[in-house]
Amino acid sequence: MGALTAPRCTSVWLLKRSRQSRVRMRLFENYPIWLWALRVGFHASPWSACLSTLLMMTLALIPAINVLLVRGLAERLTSGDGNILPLILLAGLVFGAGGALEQITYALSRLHAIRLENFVCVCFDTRLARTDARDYSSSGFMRRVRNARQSTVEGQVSSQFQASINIICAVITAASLAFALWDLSEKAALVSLLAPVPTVIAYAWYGRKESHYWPLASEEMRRATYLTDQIAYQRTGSELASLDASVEVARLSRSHRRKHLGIRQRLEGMAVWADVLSGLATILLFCGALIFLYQDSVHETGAVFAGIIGLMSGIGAMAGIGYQIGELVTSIPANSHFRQFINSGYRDKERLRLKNVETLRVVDLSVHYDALCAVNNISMTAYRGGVCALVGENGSGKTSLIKAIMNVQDNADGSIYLDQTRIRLGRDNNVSYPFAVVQQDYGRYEISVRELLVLGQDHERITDDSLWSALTQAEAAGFVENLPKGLETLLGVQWGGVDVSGGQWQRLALARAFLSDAPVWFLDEPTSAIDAPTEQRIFDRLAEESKNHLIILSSHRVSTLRSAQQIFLLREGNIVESGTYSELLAGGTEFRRMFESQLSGN
Ligand SMILES: Nc1ncnc2c1ncn2[C@@H]1O[C@H](COP(=O)(O)OP(=O)(O)OP(=O)(O)O)[C@@H](O)[C@H]1O
Repeated sequence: MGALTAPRCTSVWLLKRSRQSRVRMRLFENYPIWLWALRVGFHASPWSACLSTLLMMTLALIPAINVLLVRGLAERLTSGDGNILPLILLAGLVFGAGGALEQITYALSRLHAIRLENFVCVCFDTRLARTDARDYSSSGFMRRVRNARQSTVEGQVSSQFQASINIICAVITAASLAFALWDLSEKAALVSLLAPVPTVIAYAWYGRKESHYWPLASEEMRRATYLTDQIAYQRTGSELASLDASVEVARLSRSHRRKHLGIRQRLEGMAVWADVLSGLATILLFCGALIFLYQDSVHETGAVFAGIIGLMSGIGAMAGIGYQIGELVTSIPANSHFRQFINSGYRDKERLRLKNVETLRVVDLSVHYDALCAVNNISMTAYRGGVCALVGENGSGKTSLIKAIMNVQDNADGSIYLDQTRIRLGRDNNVSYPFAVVQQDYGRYEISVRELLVLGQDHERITDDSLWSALTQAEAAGFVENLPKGLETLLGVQWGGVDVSGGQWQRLALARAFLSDAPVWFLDEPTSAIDAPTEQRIFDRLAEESKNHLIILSSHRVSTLRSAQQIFLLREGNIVESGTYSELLAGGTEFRRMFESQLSGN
């Protein structure tokens, strides 16, 4: 079996509308970001995007229509043409319907923004769901995730979509107004066409500043939000409150917010200057257009009025262009990070189908964290039929070794053999095999008991009987029976559910392992929060299960090692002793020295 290399992905499969229907969408990697936002906006909800854009473009033509209507009316009135009723009716319709059309357009745009924001969140979740476990150990990857998330949290894609459409509409307004004024005064038409230019120049300058300062500001904001979350979330919040440390955490959060505020204020100051200068230049241009209009059409009073009305409504229609350019520019950094993340390659894993594994052989396995060698060229073999235990002091490399064997450790090198099947470890190898795991820092997911237990399981195989049997093996059936809604009880008080004790959370994590039919189980200190008598019963069951599954566990408690078939003692990433429990208890061993106090206490 050859190692699989992941090609750089330029597209991503996105979940759309239902689980069954998947749509492939290219998220234009090389396009300007505003064009990309438009593409995503039209893809996310074509009908609301098309309808709201069409209405906005219609509104953008109103200043030019005003010029033509007023001029037509004036001409007919001065020439004494009696048939002006159709023009008056049309003018009434345009002036009267304008307000209502604006309201409808606004409502449709809001609806589209909601749909687009939802779509963006689904894209983000879908890409995250395809992330390899190894990527989570990279700080660079986690930074990319946080940056991309900013875009979803702040609805930046929909802001950019809306701003792009508004700017296009402002250009339509300027162009159509110039067209309508052309007959009256060519100079006035040209000058009105130039009206948006100062704003564009000012915000191009502001955009450069924004993209420089944005990463600094958002990093400060994320750190502040992280700290606020610690006092807002139940588990960390209650710990900090009981430590009387919430004030300190709030102070740290406030200091990051202050730095964020400082950067934002500086940016907003620049935006104000951009607004003032471009606003002054725009006023001068419109005044120039009015003067040219007056000079060129001095003998046509109606034409002058038509031009003035057109220019006034043009100013109104283009007044927000500075703000819109600001919105567009502001959202560029967040959306660039988002697009980069969504388009970044993910590794599709080849999943081996293994029913039984008799031996798991580790050959020359190393794990490095930069300069630190956490696991140093270890070779060992674990067998089915008895638990294989890894012991050692804190930091000796047990967790790193287990994660490397699971092939979820990015910086691992070496091979493992599941019977005869070789898996080459390391970044380029995208092979996974079925295993159950209870991690040292297992997740306390605040979902229902049933949802928690079936995470990562083959749902079709799971029945209520199998759930209760797994709960019984993990000594969790008793307390789950007593929960208000049994298996359907929502865990954690955050969403109005029921909180359970630390040991009970761990029993639920263990029940998930007992539910699994995977041939290999990894249990990293699986009973660290469980009381001694219960722990003993669980280990008796694990010893029984080791006949059907190859079990590798790590532990700090000597009482859990008695039933182990093999024990490997690690120190500084090396196996320094191995043997059975009784062999390692022989005098003079490091194992004996390490567990001396526990042994004398027993
Ligand atoms: N993500 C990481 N980045 C840098 N160093 C790490 C990382 N994870 C672990 N280490 C280091 O690798 C070494 C081995 O850590 P590991 O977690 O494997 O030890 P352990 O034996 O499982 O410890 P414990 O008994 O406390 O769980 C330690 O020195 C640790 O500081």
